Amino acid sequence: MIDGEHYPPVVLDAMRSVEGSMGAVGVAAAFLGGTEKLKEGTDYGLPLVHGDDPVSAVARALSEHAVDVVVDLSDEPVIGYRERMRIASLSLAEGARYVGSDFELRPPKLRDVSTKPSLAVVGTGKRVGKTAVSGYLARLLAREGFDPGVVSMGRGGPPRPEVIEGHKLEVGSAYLLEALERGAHAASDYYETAALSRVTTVGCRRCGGGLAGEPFVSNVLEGAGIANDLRTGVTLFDGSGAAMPPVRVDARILVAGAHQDPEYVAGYLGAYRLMISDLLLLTMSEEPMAGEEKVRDLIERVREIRPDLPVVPTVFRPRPVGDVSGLRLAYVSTAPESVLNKLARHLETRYGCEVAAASGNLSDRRRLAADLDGMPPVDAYLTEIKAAAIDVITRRGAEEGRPVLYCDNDPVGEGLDGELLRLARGAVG
Ligand SMILES: Nc1ncnc2c1ncn2[C@@H]1O[C@H](COP(=O)(O)OP(=O)(O)OP(=O)(O)O)[C@@H](O)[C@H]1O
Ligand SMILES: O=C(O)[C@@H](COP(=O)(O)O)OP(=O)(O)O
Repeated sequence: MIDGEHYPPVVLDAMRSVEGSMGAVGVAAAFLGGTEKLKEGTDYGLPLVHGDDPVSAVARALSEHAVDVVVDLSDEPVIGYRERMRIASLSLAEGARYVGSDFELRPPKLRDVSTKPSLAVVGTGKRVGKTAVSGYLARLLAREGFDPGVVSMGRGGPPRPEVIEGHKLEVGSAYLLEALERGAHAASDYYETAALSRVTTVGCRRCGGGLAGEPFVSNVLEGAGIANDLRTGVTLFDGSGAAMPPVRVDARILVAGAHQDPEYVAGYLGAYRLMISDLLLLTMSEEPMAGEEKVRDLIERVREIRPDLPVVPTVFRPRPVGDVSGLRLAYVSTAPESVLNKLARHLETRYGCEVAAASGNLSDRRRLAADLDGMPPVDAYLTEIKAAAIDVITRRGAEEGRPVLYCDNDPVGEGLDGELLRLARGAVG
């Protein structure tokens, strides 16, 4: 990446010096713009690639040349922070490193370990709905005869990958309390998916996540190997936070919250995630999380990066697993305070229960304790399987002799099933 803001002999010297120090051979120079010190007709010794703007110049260079590393010899005012993050996204998406004087970004290593058709559900942040979508996808594919297994990874996952045969076992409160007694984080995603979707899950752990989503440490590759040996037809990999399972897959579903800062979805290395995905689900696409205008604006931002990417706006609705009709319930969740009332009313009208109390503080044990202390007497607890669902809610239910029922979040969106099945069929095909 060079520009006309630098005097040509300075650029030429720098190109030689970088080639020498990196042991690299230049294949092309993307000319990003800048006129101040430009001398028309300068021979930079490499094919020059131009674009309408700095980002498109790099995009064109990457599409016209096989490149291992993009070296940034430009600077402001030709490119700024935003352009650099877009260029980083482009480089990484093409499998190239992006190197500047004081930084280096590497594409995440996505290992080719799955011997089965595979899909991944990845996200742009925590609690944007990856697990809800993975569970929904698993149930959809099970119904359609794909015979899926799920490999989950989480920041509370097991030291060695663990298999739960959700279709054979009753993963209910007794099972989860037993896991808790063994020292497990019994609300981890693989317990959640096995219990709510009744599919075979492989639980894995990860710690840390890079800008482009590579976990610092994880046992997902081992988990993927275990999934290869299961009697399943398709493997679904579920991400964690904005971190991606470090595996190559046939298709990738990106889950982003419509309520998120658009910069986190389409800017920074959100752009990279958009570039390597095959479908974008915009969850929480309703008031008060995100109104029509916000959703529209976000889709426009996404289109600037990936005009061809199918986008499905969705909303979540709670779905109890088991019969709650006629029960007076305490509903416990991680949903924001602003939507709790709406979710409670949905449970009442759709499932015939009474939600006598609701708390959205499942991931804050101190606040949760205060909420629980202030609740009126109920017949049963209805909780998501997340955060303190087992160590606090399920344990409390057992001590009080009150049943604890579990609740999933179903994504609802026009054309959702069709898009998911299209990807699954493509993967199998
Ligand atoms: N209608 C709604 N509006 C806003 N938030 C909702 C709504 N329904 C459910 N939620 C919340 O959305 C979140 C979805 O979480 P989900 O687990 O699926 O996401 P995730 O990205 O996989 O995170 P994690 O793995 O930590 O659970 C939950 O916090 C849930 O309570
Ligand atoms: O914190 C995480 O890593 C997972 C859940 O972790 P576990 O509870 O499954 O261990 O949540 P996510 O980031 O996917 O929203």
